[in-house]
Amino acid sequence: MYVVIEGIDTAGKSTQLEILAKKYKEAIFTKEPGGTQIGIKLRQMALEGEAKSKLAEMFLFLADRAEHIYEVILANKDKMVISDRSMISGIAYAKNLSLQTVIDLNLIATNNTLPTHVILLKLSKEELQNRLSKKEHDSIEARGIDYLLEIQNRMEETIKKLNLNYRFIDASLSIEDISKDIEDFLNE
Ligand SMILES: Nc1ncnc2c1ncn2[C@@H]1O[C@H](COP(=O)(O)OP(=O)(O)O)[C@@H](O)[C@H]1O
Ligand SMILES: Cc1cn([C@H]2C[C@H](O)[C@@H](COP(=O)(O)OP(=O)(O)O)O2)c(=O)[nH]c1=O
Repeated sequence: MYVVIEGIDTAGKSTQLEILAKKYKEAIFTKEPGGTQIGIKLRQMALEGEAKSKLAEMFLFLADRAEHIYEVILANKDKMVISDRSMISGIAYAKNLSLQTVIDLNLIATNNTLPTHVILLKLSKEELQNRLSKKEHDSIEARGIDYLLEIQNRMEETIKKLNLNYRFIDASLSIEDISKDIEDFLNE
């Protein structure tokens, strides 16, 4: 079982992952970017905005993803793996290229490995504004509210286009209601 928690920045992914870690003690918890040794370096390069080229930035995330799939996902095929972000973020955030082109690049990076369960936490504009106002931004988050909402739409489109097994959840529900909905989905 390869479960991914998706959503734009501040959607509540870390909050839900903490709860999942208590419920699924046998599961392997991982993340993109930064789920491997090389990934830690690639994450730093990508998030500190060192790349001047958007294409170079995307390839940093793709390199991270290729290593992560190989070292963590494929190496633990028979276990439950729960990941903070995935190729869905990779496709959605690389919005300078067409959706189909980025999907193709990501399928190369992941060796066509797709998540078995996708949870997308969806924020309204008001709630996103409210949460971002309380937080320090990295260089990607600093790109703004409309930018992030566009990414959220691309996430939704990507999930549908790839025909994945998904659950979309309103991220402004209570933490407990969201966690219950996630558990129901994983137990289906
Ligand atoms: N369901 C929720 N309702 C209200 N606030 C939430 C909820 N889930 C998370 N938060 C708060 O929103 C902020 C971002 O949550 P976080 O889990 O760090 O998001 P992400 O990992 O997706 O960036 C944190 O301050 C967190 O406490
Ligand atoms: C996985 C991935 C993330 N990102 C972005 C989304 C986030 O803004 C950032 C890192 O995500 P994240 O680790 O969720 O950040 P934090 O722990 O600080 O909340 O990288 C991409 O642009 N492309 C990608 O392929």
